[in-house]
Amino acid sequence: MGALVQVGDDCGTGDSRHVFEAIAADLLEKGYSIKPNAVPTNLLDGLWQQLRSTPSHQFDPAGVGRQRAHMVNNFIRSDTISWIERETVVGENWLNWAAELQQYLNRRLFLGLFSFESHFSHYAPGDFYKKHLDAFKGQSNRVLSVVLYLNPDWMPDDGGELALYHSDHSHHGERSQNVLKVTPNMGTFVAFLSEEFPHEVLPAKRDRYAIAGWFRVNTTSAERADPPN
Ligand SMILES: O=C(O)CCC(=O)C(=O)O
Ligand SMILES: [Fe+2]
Repeated sequence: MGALVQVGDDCGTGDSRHVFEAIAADLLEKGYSIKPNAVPTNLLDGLWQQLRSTPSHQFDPAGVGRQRAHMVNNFIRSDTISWIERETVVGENWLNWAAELQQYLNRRLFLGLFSFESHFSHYAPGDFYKKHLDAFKGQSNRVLSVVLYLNPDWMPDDGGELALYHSDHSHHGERSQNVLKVTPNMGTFVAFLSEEFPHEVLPAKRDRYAIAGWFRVNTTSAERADPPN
């Protein structure tokens, strides 16, 4: 053996297709997707290295920073963030991977996703992000939220889960609210429709790292033009 040559998979091109399809199928069926190993290992390692080498003074209090977060409601959070740009090879690879996911979801689900933005986030022990929506209907062009966790060796009692609230329709037509708790394990990737799923970051006992990102649709009009990011 040994003759197998992998071509151009630095950022997951090629072998990410089955993962993209699984995410698309989940979104279609449930509106959210949770995948433990969605991102190629070399990309995940690169993101982890970059995160570790980013000094804490390059993390800004969330919602203050560069005003790109564009949160749409009162919310309470205590994390700090650092936006991911194409300036580094890793940033470039991550944004390319997101662009491929965007293209796949657009073809498969006709979502019309137009741009993507994302940042590293750091929740120090005890930090939280209270229950919120990333977008409200008609008020924002954020349509799909994603989170990628970067915490090796997370223990069950470390806390820091993402609580994702979703309503179920019972046989009798009543709606009930269920909560799904996602452990922020290294490499776990979550995607959900921004307007549909209230969610919350529970406090953790140790430092908790993640990437949070949003795909937007284009709402260009005569009065307002969205940059393609
Ligand atoms: O880190 C997480 O689990 C989610 C973060 C979040 O909800 C956000 O940044 O809007
Ligand atoms: Fe959020």
